[in-house]
Amino acid sequence: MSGTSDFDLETSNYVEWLLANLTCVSPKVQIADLRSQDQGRGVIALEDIEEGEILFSIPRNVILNVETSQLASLRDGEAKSVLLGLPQWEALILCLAYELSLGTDSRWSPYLHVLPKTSNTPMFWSDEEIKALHPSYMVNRIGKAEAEKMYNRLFPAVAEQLGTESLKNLTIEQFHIVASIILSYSFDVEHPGREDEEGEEELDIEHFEEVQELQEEEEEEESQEAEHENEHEHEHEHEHEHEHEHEHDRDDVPMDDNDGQEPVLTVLEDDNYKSMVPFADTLNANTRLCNANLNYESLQLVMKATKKISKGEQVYNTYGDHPNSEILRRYGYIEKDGSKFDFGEVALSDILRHFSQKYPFFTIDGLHFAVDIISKSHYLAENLESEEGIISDTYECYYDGEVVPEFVLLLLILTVLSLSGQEDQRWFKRMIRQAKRSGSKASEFEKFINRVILKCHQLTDQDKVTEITVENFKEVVSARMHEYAEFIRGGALPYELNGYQHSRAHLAAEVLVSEHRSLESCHVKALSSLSAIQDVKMVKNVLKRKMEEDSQSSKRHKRVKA
Ligand SMILES: C[S@@+](CC[C@H](N)C(=O)[O-])C[C@H]1O[C@@H](n2cnc3c(N)ncnc32)[C@H](O)[C@@H]1O
Repeated sequence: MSGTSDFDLETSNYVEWLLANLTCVSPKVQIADLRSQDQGRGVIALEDIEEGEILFSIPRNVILNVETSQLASLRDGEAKSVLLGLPQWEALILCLAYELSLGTDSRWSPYLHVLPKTSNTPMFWSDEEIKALHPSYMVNRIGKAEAEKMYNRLFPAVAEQLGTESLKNLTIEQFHIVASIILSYSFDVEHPGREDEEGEEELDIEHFEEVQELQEEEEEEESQEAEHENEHEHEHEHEHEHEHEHEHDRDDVPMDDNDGQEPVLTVLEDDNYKSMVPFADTLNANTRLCNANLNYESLQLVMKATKKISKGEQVYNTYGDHPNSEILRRYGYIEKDGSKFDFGEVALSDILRHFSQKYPFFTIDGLHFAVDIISKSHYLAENLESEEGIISDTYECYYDGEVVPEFVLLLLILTVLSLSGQEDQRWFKRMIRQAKRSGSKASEFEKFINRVILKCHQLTDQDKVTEITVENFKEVVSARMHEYAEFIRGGALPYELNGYQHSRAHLAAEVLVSEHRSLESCHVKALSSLSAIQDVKMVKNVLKRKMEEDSQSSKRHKRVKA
């Protein structure tokens, strides 16, 4: 039998199975062979479809997850408690691997047959092929080592606890395929009727007092300033919420390099079931052409058109607000004209390198010290929307010219610290030396940094930064852009090379072009949505205390001399 007829036969068996198991399938949609466009199967409209029309409905008992998998019923149902105690990923990997091992005995057999048997995601690339992704930071998120750790955790020990012989011999290669299917096909389906049990977050008294002290100190100072400096702006009166429309949610990233920092929820603790949803997962996706989405009802999941779909058009879902790098990492393809959500990244190490080179008195050691203090800032923990603070490994710069607010605030803080240090380098270096010696005791450096954090946060809260922060931003982003190869910077990919267009090198190059042009767009816009005040004003403000103390001690010094 030829490959083509296998493909067609699998499709028709799958369609038959769908018609027998789904509650409704609109006669206006059909599964199509889109391999000529490198899209596998997809769904197309046979007739015009109106916005809001139902395309198909999937009863909850047809989706595959811990609730419905035959694996859960092993050992008289004991296996289910083992599965419920596992993280979502691990539980669904085991359920899907088990159903696949059952072959035609699985109730999902015709569906399982149309799932991919190979993957083009970087998880399956050779080291040489991965090199083509340099200098993208996505290479740190491929997660091969984490997947291998997961495999060793599950097999054979957990498989034995579940009471299944067939899973005990699952090879690492088979495991990678099952995991990649889940990465690119699964949905997080909320439990119908699970209560939201989250209580109010308790306020940490010790931290609360520290933050209050800082704010009181600030208020006192501001009232004094109001008396003396009428022109001074009252920065913290503005309660403007800093919003960013590109909330990049990485919570559901599987096998991510979590380093055990965040607790991973078990299926029982989570509000969702990670699930395989037949037919919903036959829809391809496009960040710009999305015209359908899945609605979660108590008894069924309903796919509806979100806009008019004309006869012959493809029905596209959305897989999330992902840039090309993440689309490649999870799904093994790229959007040729760039994803709507493309971004390039600047690493914390890029930022620190820039500051240590431009302001040599602010040594890498000192910068790491500062970063550590910023990451532990109670003020930021209490006042930022994100609980994660502003220190992260990388910062996103989006194609529309926006950057994550954490990046802006960090640059502003480091700029103000550097310029303050420039005013009195001996004092600055002494503070760093003392901080190193003081261990866990609050040092002068720590106090000063906390003051700078507060002032800088008040400024960014009003959508303001300083002029030199903008300059530093442009320099950091420009240095990052220069890490990309010249042909990527030019944006012209060598399409004329035979076979290049479909090669992994081509996918990698498309990701790099997406990242580079996002960085470029941010570089050109250069934080233009923010207004920039003069640095001297900000530095004077943060150094006010120090200057007062300096002048008092010099008066004392003069008196002693006299
Ligand atoms: C949820 S499945 C969609 C159905 C899939 N095409 C199939 O044949 O089973 C996700 C996979 O479809 C492919 N895909 C989805 N959208 C695509 C697109 N816009 N371009 C190319 N491939 C796409 C990728 O291989 C991805 O991993």
